[in-house]
Amino acid sequence: MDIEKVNSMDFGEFVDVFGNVIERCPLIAAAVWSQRPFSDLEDLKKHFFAFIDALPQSGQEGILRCHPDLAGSELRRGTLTAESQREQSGAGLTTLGADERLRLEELNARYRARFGFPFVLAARFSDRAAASRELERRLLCPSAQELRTALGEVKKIGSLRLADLLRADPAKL
Ligand SMILES: NC(=O)N[C@H]1NC(=O)NC1=O
Repeated sequence: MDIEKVNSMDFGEFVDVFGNVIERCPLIAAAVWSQRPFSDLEDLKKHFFAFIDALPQSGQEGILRCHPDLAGSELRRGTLTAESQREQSGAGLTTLGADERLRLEELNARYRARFGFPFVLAARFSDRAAASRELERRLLCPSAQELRTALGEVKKIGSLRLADLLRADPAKL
């Protein structure tokens, strides 16, 4: 898909296509549509991220809370979004042994209790062992720093999803 195609989309089509660039936050795609035309993919990505950056902290935490846990109950129930399912599956999180799953569940619960939002990590840049290690490391970080780190991961996930949609090299996004 090229940028002319993106710019020609009506509101409904744009939200259908880009509504899950930020997990379960179609409102962001709805707001970005108003900023068209976009000069290129980089410009499109900047609008998604600028929306996130402009939110008050409550809105930024709300975005994080729209993310399902890694290897959590939604994965077991089969209610993940298609994108999240692919990402978690690619990182090996859909085939954890019982011990690994329980360990991750316990760490996820501790993280949520400490920060008030779920642990978010771009699973496609990780694997099951690295995800647990990173969770343990980030559990010890100060809250303000952790919010920034988590939003950075949301942006990495969004960049990869945009790259998929536009079949672009993620390094250029
Ligand atoms: N909690 C969390 O990080 N969830 C996600 N990460 C990712 O790559 N896809 C997700 O759904």
